Amino acid sequence: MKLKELMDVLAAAAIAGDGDTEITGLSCDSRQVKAGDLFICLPGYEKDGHNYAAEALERGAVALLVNRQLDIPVTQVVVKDCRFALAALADAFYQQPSHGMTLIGVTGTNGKTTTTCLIHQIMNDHGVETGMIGTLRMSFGGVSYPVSRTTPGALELQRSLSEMAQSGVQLCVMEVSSHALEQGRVKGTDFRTAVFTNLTQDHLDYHASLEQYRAAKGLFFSRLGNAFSKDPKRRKYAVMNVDDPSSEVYAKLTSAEVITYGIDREADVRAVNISVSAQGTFFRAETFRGQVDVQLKMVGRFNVYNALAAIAAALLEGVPLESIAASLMKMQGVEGRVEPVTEGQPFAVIVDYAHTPDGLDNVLRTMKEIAQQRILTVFGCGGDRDRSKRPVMGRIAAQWSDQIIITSDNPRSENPAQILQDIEAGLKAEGIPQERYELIEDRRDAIKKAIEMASPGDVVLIAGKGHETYQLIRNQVLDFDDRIVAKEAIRGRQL
Ligand SMILES: CC(=O)N[C@H]1[C@@H](OP(=O)(O)OP(=O)(O)OC[C@H]2O[C@@H](n3ccc(=O)[nH]c3=O)[C@H](O)[C@@H]2O)O[C@H](CO)[C@@H](O)[C@@H]1O[C@H](C)C(=O)N[C@@H](C)C(=O)N[C@H](CCC(=O)O)C(=O)O
Ligand SMILES: Nc1ncnc2c1ncn2[C@@H]1O[C@H](COP(=O)(O)OP(=O)(O)OP(=O)(O)O)[C@@H](O)[C@H]1O
Ligand SMILES: N[C@H](CCC[C@H](N)C(=O)O)C(=O)O
Ligand SMILES: [Mg+2]
Repeated sequence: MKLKELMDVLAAAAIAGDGDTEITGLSCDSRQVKAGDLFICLPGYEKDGHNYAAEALERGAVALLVNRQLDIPVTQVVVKDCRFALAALADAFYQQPSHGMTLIGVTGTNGKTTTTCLIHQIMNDHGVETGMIGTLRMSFGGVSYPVSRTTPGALELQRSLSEMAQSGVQLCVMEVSSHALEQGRVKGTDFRTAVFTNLTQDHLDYHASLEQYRAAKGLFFSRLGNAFSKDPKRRKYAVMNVDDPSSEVYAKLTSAEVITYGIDREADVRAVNISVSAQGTFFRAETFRGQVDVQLKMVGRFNVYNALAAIAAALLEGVPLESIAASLMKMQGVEGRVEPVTEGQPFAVIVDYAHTPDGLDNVLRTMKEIAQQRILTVFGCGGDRDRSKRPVMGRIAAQWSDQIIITSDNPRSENPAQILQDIEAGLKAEGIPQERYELIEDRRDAIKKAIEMASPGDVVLIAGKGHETYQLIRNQVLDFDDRIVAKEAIRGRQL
């Protein structure tokens, strides 16, 4: 494609040089440039892509997209906003893949992965060729691909959607993080349905305040587009958790039709008669398409919310309520989310991905419902992430647990001992006595200790890392899987 044809989508872009330059690819990372690429220079949070222009040209880039003209003899396109240009060009280069399929996005602090997996299962069972993008993986056509982030960058996203479209995917369900919204990773992507799970504290390292975090997620709903179309395929839906106060704010921002779900308040899709046990969770769903009883294998009242969101999104795709219920009932659960570790021991060991105050509160309330005896909690907090959530999570752990072992999550570049102390501050502030908690920096030792302490009927909750198979300590990526470590500890104890 000629550069000037590609630039058709940007009204105010100025080409300095040869507009007939042939562009065969796009890249915004000099380390991945291929011959014939247009290199898009992004001013980032850590680096400035303009500083890598020369390297990109050495690797074969034939033109640059910049926000200030560089003193390099090569064709350059000057724009005001390189991130906007990236999203628009990626969409155009890959021929608007989101327009040719149905796209459902899920945003919120907690429950995105779970809800996404539920929708994926329901749609596939219904015979719709469905792709998925999220924290766990990207998958389509029966193949899974590893991912490095919850929501890919604009370029990777449009490329992936284009591959999906070519392989016959009809619907894609994906997680949309607040970082992605803020950075325009999904800008211009044509979503049919935007699902909101909940908004509670997280990522206050990245967003300046909870208000700004709320606003970032609001972008998903304000950008959703117009609900009013004679063509049912072009209508837009915002599926909102009516029990979360942010829904009211988002409902005002969107021109999509709002479909509500919830437990405590009147809703289009509402759960009644909820009962939670160690074996699963029962509820009756009352919906705008009738009622149905659902027995989930997944444990926890919060999973009722995830299931309701999935029911609403699937009903909007025309899936019959009975089929939705059948799919939900056969779901074994999502890896690393309230996942039991069983090695024949007389106490429960649960691995869960709770890494926010609200996530931890929810999973611990669930543990309270299923524990016959004590709750022993092992958890930590990630480094280079929201520091203000650490003491709050300490307090929440103490509220519900009999015994706590504070340990490392992914310390990243931070001093692990300091993170443990930040969590401990929350316990000290509550006057929690020393006998109820200890600090064990090494996560393996911490898990081992909790399992050695457990008695019949107890629950050991290992929170924060869920499905992760690594631990990030300083600049090292170490093999680490809570489920494997827990199994080893149980076997060690039985010997
Ligand atoms: C804060 C943040 O989200 N940063 C992301 C962002 O970085 P950035 O745009 O600031 O990039 P940068 O590193 O400053 O570099 C600027 C530009 O120079 C380029 N560059 C850089 C170095 C080089 O040698 N050559 C080169 O061309 C880069 O490719 C980039 O285009 O774009 C990069 C690539 O496009 C991402 O890798 C990076 O994610 C970082 C690693 C990250 O940790 N992000 C997390 C916080 C994140 O996004 N998390 C959410 C989930 C949150 C949730 O739980 O809800 C997610 O969606 O995964
Ligand atoms: N609807 C919910 N409300 C509150 N907590 C939840 C909910 N669903 C899941 N959780 C808790 O949050 C944890 C993470 O769930 P999940 O992976 O589905 O969320 P996520 O939003 O995808 O997280 P991430 O932002 O890391 O991608 C779970 O392990 C559970 O402890
Ligand atoms: N998507 C979340 C995941 C956190 C998982 C936790 N194990 C950690 O490393 O902090 C984040 O990047 O903040
Ligand atoms: Mg996720």
